[in-house]
Amino acid sequence: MTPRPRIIAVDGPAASGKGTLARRLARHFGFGYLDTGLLYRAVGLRVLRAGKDLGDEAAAIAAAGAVTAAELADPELRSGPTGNAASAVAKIPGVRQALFDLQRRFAAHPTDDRGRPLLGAVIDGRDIGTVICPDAPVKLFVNASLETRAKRRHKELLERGEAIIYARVLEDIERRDEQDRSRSVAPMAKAPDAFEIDTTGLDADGAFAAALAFIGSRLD
Ligand SMILES: Nc1ncnc2c1ncn2[C@@H]1O[C@H](COP(=O)(O)OP(=O)(O)OP(=O)(O)O)[C@@H](O)[C@H]1O
Ligand SMILES: Nc1ccn([C@@H]2O[C@H](COP(=O)(O)O)[C@@H](O)[C@H]2O)c(=O)n1
Repeated sequence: MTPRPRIIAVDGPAASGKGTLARRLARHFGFGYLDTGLLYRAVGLRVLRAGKDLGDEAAAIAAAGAVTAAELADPELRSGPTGNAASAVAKIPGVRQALFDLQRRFAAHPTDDRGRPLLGAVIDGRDIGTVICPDAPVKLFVNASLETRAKRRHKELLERGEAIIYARVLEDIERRDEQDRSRSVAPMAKAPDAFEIDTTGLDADGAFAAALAFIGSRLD
């Protein structure tokens, strides 16, 4: 019998460092990695590019049904406006439903970027430990203060060439946090059995060490 894939679920708010940590854990364990935020960003970007309103549920659901793995490499997905668009479409239940199977399939049959099967997966997002993989043996909730997250994201966007002021980034993140926390379907939440890592005073190495110490033998 094929063993069940070993799953590390990583949740947390925007720019908390969960993607940085999740990618490093995936490399360390030789697991597949899925950034589920990119799926919502791809839906938001499709809606924007089609010239539709982000509140147009039918357009957003159709976009979610059409998302392909190939488009997740589009650098525009990482832009500030796309992040805001992602949060707007992520509250539409039909969008979440349309992306659910894809995420569950990856968790059940993780692969590398060439489609070769792997023994485990690291999946990051907002509802991985609570909705997508509630039975994951390892759940992490990565957090950091609002100001720390806004500073990190501001630096990242400036490096991407976006002309944006710090106050605007802070405002966007605060609004996105609130929207993600308060939506009626699959709100961002720390699963009761998740281990919280506050990266406010931790660099990437410190966050990785804290995660490894928690994981211990939980994946054996
Ligand atoms: N522990 C850390 N200390 C300092 N900077 C960090 C740390 N972790 C990540 N960063 C930096 O902060 C920025 C955001 O990190 P990352 O993309 O991992 O966050 P995220 O939670 O995945 O964000 P999002 O959900 O919006 O994609 C990046 O520029 C990254 O290099
Ligand atoms: N599992 C998830 C992942 C993401 N979202 C929504 O997408 C937005 C963008 O996510 P990033 O991780 O790339 O910042 C985010 O603000 C959420 O609205 C989600 O709902 N569920």
